[in-house]
Amino acid sequence: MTEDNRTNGTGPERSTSPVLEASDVTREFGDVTVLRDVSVGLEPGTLTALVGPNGSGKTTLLRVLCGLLAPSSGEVSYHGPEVSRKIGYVQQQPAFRPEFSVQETIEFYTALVDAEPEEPLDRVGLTAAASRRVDSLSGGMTRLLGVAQATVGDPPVVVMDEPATGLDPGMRRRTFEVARSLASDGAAVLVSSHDMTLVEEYAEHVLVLDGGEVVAADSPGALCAEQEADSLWDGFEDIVEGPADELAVLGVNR
Ligand SMILES: Nc1ncnc2c1ncn2[C@@H]1O[C@H](COP(=O)(O)OP(=O)(O)OP(=O)(O)O)[C@@H](O)[C@H]1O
Repeated sequence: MTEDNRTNGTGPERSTSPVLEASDVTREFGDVTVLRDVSVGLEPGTLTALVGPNGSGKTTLLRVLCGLLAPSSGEVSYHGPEVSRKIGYVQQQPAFRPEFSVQETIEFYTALVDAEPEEPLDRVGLTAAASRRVDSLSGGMTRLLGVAQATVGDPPVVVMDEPATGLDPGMRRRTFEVARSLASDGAAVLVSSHDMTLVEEYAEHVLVLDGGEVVAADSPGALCAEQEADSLWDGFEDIVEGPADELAVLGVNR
């Protein structure tokens, strides 16, 4: 990809004040260390992408950042406004009450923070499916409902775990557009993804996780320049240890 058609190669000037910060976070499961001394900061108005091979610790890091998992050592601190919902989270496989309609589902979440249900559904293009039961949705639509619920109440931090996986190309792009527009509205947005093309196009900042460690963190353009790579995918292959097409199992072959 050339600099000309890269939407956010360098991004706007970055502020120096993260709204959510992990400092020296280590997380162990039994005797396996899945995250090792990870320090990251999420800044308001910035779309950050988290990339890394399968099993590199992305979901674990996202769950630690959201407070769903406690770090074994280190700490996560929130420095944003005191609002009723600080962090919206899209888990990798969102699950909702199957007998609820899409509308009832989103109303359940909007009632918790006194928000309107129309905007979150409209944002992800699910308005036309509002009367559908959750158990009649496709996997991709369920994921979009997950994205919609994560944006309810406009939390200052939105964390999405592979929101584009399993969606068709148009909808994959739409999830990144949603992430982009949330960041443009001022949120600190963190999206994990294996789609380097969309990451390169939409993210201002990229964190590369490999073997539970942050091995690179920069704008897509700077990462490509550092690696003398023509694309983020080429740069990524150079950055991560081992072949990118081989599964690294922490505690087994890593
Ligand atoms: N609860 C757990 N108990 C033991 N090991 C775990 C647990 N959760 C995750 N792991 C291990 O931690 C490592 C990282 O898993 P994680 O799901 O964070 O990776 P990931 O980068 O999100 O992978 P993917 O891209 O495949 O979704 C893996 O080796 C996984 O087996």
